[in-house]
Formats: sequence, C-alpha cells, structure tokens
Amino acid sequence: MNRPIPVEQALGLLQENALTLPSRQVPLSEAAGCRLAEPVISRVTQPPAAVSAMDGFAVRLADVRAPGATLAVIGTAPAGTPFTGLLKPGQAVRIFTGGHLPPGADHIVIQEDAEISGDQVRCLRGYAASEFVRAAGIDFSEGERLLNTGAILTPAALSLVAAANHGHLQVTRRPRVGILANGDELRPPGSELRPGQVINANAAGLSALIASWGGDPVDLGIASDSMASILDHVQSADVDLFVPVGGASVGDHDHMRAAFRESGFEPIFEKIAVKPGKPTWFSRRGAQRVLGLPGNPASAFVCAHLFVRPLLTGHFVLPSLTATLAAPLPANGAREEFLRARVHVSPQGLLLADAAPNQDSSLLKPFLTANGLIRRPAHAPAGMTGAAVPVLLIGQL
Ligand SMILES: Nc1nc2c(c(=O)[nH]1)N[C@H]1C(S)=C(S)[C@@H](COP(=O)(O)OP(=O)(O)OC[C@H]3O[C@@H](n4cnc5c(N)ncnc54)[C@H](O)[C@@H]3O)O[C@H]1N2
Ligand code: MOO
Repeated sequence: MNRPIPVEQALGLLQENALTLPSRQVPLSEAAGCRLAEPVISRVTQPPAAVSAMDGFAVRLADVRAPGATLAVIGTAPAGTPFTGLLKPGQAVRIFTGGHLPPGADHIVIQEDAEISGDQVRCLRGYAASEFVRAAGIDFSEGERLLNTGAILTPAALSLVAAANHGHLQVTRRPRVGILANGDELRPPGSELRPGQVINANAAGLSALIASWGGDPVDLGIASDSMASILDHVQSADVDLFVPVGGASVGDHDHMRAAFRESGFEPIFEKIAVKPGKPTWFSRRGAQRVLGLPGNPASAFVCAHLFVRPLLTGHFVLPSLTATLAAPLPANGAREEFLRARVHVSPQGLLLADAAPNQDSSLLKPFLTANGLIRRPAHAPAGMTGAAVPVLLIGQL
C-alpha cells in the first residue's frame, strides 16, 4: 500500500475508520462546540400559543375592518400572564409583545394606531387582514426532532436546544488530539537557537485549528529523530487521535511511521497523491487513530484542513465553492493540488480566487492572506484568468 492514493479515496478510508468516542451528559453551559450523541426532540411548542408580535391591543379583526372602531378594553395580557377571559365582539385587551392572544382575538392593533381614552380604545386605521399575530408553533412543536445525532452545538443550536427546554444533553466526548512534533532540529517557540535549529512552529497553529474543529488539543512536545524518543512520547499519551508532524517522508531520520507501527498501529494508507502533503499517512490501533502530517509547515496546514478536519467534524466531503481565477495558473502535475489563495468578492460581486505567487510547502506567511484553497485535479491543464475553479474555504471570506 505504498503508492499514493487519491484524495477522495483517502477521505473514504478516514470515514470508514472514523473516531468512535464515548458519550456523557453535560449541562448546556458546558455543551458549546460539543457533538450530540443523540437527537434533540423538542419538549415544548414554541411559541406555545398564538402571541402578539407588538405592543398594542388584541382585537377581533371583524371589529376593525373599517377605520375609527371604538372598543372596550377589558383586561391586560403581558408576556407571561395570559388573559383568560373570552374576547367578545366590541372588546379589546391591552397586550404586549409576547403576550398570549386571548381566546376570540385574531388581530393586533399596534398602539401607534390607537387612541386610548379611559377604558376605551379607538382604532385609527381599518384592516383587511390579521396582523402581528405569531401562530402557536411557528418556530417548532413539541415532539419535533430539532437536531440529529452528530450535530455540533453551535451558538444557534444551543439556544434552540435551550428553547426546546433541555437543560442537559448527551454529547460525545471531545476527541483528545495529541500533536507530536518530531525532529532533532526543533525547539519550542521562544528558544535561544543554535545553528541549524528551527522553531516548532506547526504545533501552535495546528493546536488552534484542532480546537476550532471541536477537538481537545494535547501538546505532546517534540520527539527527537529516534524510534526510542517517538515511542516514549506515544506510549505515555492518552489521546484518541495522534497528529504527528514531520518524520513522515523517506529520509534516514524519518522514523515516525515505523515507531507507530512498532507500537501496534496498523497502516491504513501511507501516502496521498496530493500537493502539498504527499507523505500524509493514517493508521489505527483499536479505537485510536494516527493522522500523520508532513513536517513542512504549509503541507501540515493544508493537510490538516483536508484530513484532520473531517476526522474531527465527521464531515468527510470537502465543502466546495466555485470561484473565478483572478490570474492564470500553470498546468498541474500528477498530484491533485490545493493552492493557497485569497478568495474575495469583486466590486462586481464575482467570487475571485487569487493564488499566492509562491506555493512552496515551507511557507507560513501566505496563510496570513490565504482564506481558501484552489482545488486542481491531477494533470489539470493550464487555467486561464476568468476560468471557474472549485475552492475550499479555510478562513473568513
Ligand atoms: N527523497 C524524497 N524527499 C522528500 C520527499 C520524497 O518523496 N522523496 N517528500 C518531500 C515532501 S513532499 C515533503 S512534504 C517532505 C515532508 O517530510 P517529513 O514529513 O519527513 O518532514 P521533515 O523532514 O521532518 O521536515 C520537513 C521540513 O519541515 C520542517 N519542520 C518539521 N517539523 C516542523 C515543525 N513542527 N515546525 C516547523 N517546521 C517543521 C523541518 O525542519 C524540515 O525543514 O519531505 C520531502 N522530502
Ligand atoms: O508534498 Mo510536500 O508537502 O510538497 O512538500
């Protein structure tokens, strides 16, 4: 299994070997960003009854079709305290936004269109149809399935679940993701460097990406270029997914795969026909997985987006937009390519993709402006300015 496999095949194998994690119950206050381990079924109807969308008067539409109707105000219906009496013809109830419509009422006259005098209200306008009434259940109903197993609890999902009257949720534990840098030359950021030494730059960014995708990053430090050192770091780690970085290629100092194999991990794939990131590899041991990234920083970042993100989010299809090339591209080689690019909307409203001029896999600086990856099939012919290309967003538009 040493030949590089296509990107789509790699994604399929990741999906077949997706992480399986235990679930636990958490209060809503701890559920942000977690993944649901069971569907959320609403326990209530929202709104529970027809309610007013405005401050004003609940009336019968039939009473106010013509302007100038004068009605007797028989009570008040603020939000939280429904008026229980029946609204008869010729009557109105003072109502506030969110208040339940009293039985018999089917229309709201907003207070700006009303003149109050004592316990009477005069409606200045006439109305052809019912206004400002929110029907019961326009948002959702009791028993309705609001979210499926696997959904991520986004801020909007959290409020929806709260509105559906769930105080606790069964969620999958966040995957613990161990980032293991490797290389005798590497030192932590902030170090005094001797000649030949390089900063472990990858771990900081990968850790932030992993957290943004719902993982709990665990910094496993830097292993030196020896089997013993890597084994030492692997054996002492309690993680669901290892993300070793570097030592993935064919050099004399690349021991990462062999060390994991020695630890009982079985290879699933060894290389991907992708540029950058050919040495990206994947293996498993029981419930644990390893997604090995190349050490080159751009390769590590791009392949984290392509292959670590699906493992953490459970979405194994790379989301794609269509953009227009802002500048020509040369023909592509034998590996599917993902070019760091700035994706932006032109003043004419066109989504443009502008590839960074230098795509060398050692460069980090292009990621400051690149918010997308232009996806180019293997052997794609040269692309002309104006051509449509698929783009994967990796940042804000
Ligand atoms: N003869 C061949 N040489 C290489 C091949 C090949 O097929 N045949 N593949 C190349 C490709 S493609 C890539 S990508 C790199 C990846 O190699 P490794 O994963 O083994 O990475 P290293 O050798 O450990 O490091 C490469 C480069 O990146 C720097 N690095 C490593 N880790 C970090 C880190 N955590 N932070 C910052 N920089 C890091 C390291 O110092 C090296 O400069 O292999 C090609 N070679
Ligand atoms: O595939 Mo490597 O990541 O080009 O440099």
